[in-house]
Amino acid sequence: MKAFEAVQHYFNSAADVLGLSDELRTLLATPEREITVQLPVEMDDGRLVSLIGYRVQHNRVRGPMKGGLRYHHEVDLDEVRSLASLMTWKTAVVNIPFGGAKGGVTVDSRAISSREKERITRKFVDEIHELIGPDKDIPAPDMGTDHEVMAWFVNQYNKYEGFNPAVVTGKPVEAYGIPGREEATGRGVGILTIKSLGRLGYKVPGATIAVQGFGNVGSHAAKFLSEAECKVVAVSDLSGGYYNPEGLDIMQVVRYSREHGNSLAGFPGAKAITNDDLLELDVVVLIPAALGGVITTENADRIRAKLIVEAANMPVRPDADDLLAARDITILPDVLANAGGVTVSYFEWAQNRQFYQWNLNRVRGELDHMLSTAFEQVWDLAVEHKVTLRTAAYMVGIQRVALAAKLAGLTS
Ligand SMILES: NC(=O)c1ccc[n+]([C@@H]2O[C@H](COP(=O)([O-])OP(=O)(O)OC[C@H]3O[C@@H](n4cnc5c(N)ncnc54)[C@H](O)[C@@H]3O)[C@@H](O)[C@H]2O)c1
Repeated sequence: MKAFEAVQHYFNSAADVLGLSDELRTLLATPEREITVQLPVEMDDGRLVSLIGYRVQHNRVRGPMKGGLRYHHEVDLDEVRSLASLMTWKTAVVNIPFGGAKGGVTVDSRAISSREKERITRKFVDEIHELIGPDKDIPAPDMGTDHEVMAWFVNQYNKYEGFNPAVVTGKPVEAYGIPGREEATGRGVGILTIKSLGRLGYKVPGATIAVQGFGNVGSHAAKFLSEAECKVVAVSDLSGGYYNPEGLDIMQVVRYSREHGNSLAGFPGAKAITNDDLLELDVVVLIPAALGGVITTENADRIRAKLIVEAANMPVRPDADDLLAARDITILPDVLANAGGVTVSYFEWAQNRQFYQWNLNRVRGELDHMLSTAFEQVWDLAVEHKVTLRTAAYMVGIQRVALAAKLAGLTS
């Protein structure tokens, strides 16, 4: 099943419970606009290479479209389309006034220099600046892009459209960014893991946790949860997994990673395991925070966690989702679990429109409030309709987008 088909599968499961008409399904599922652009870029050695960039604008009925910009060698139109539609449901689940979009350039971000990355970014803006903007479509960082890329993006956009930092979020704090954006997704994962443990009747102190991926999201989630006295027993990154049944000292892991070029390779004080082993550990909570598609029909039977919190986008394949549900393993779905990032992006956009800098306490307080509200709504709906949390989350999102489409006169 390809990526967009997978999102459609979840969309249709929720649409069935809601009894949505075929006409409305087609309206809500179809992207509004798909842009493919050619990016001829000069590399440092003088070669001219022609890259392909995408921006899919899925739905704008609830507000300007919002979604990251990914630089990765596996980026293609289907992946961008799936992630754009996921953003429509995610922004609606947490009830921020945005639609959904996503962008990407097919390039290996680790194989290009910083100057090459800058030229790719500026060329991409050259091609799409008329189609984006603070009231139209607001990109943000994703895999392979960061606050530096966003600063180049704004600078290039301003040359065409005039000064307007609200055109992207995830900017450096010193250049119209917001404090707390970097930690936001991982912090949100932590907040919602604790709430889920409470609803499932587990004690938070001592709850065992395994985290796959120790980048931005995984490291901040692990830090938040260890500060809440959970026992983080395993972490991993591209170099492999590190397991200590007594619990890892997460600040030591963070320091080690920082001092070793963002790699955990050779981390002492823990048993080396594989990324596959980590997924199958006997823990209360499993947090996949690296890649999509890591839990499949191949390994679903061997998953021993009681709760899976989807920090990454689509880490569980749809057919594995059914197997896990049949085994009563609770999944907190990506559209809710990792929505902390886009929520603080919304605060950044609002801050830019007000030209008033928010402080960290305000960001954290409002993030907690918005995620907690969404969590309670989704959990209660799941209980009421006896459906999974994923179906309930899609139901919340779809209902909000459908109502907005109706009020706008787009459907009867
Ligand atoms: N950053 C955000 O705000 C945000 C928001 C929503 C969703 N997400 C999703 O969360 C996931 C992680 O994002 P991030 O921002 O932390 O990325 P990142 O690049 O900062 O970190 C990714 C981590 O995963 C590890 N990794 C990469 N390939 C791996 C593999 N094959 N096996 C195991 N580990 C591997 C890397 O070593 C790194 O530790 C992605 O799926 C992303 O789409 C991120």
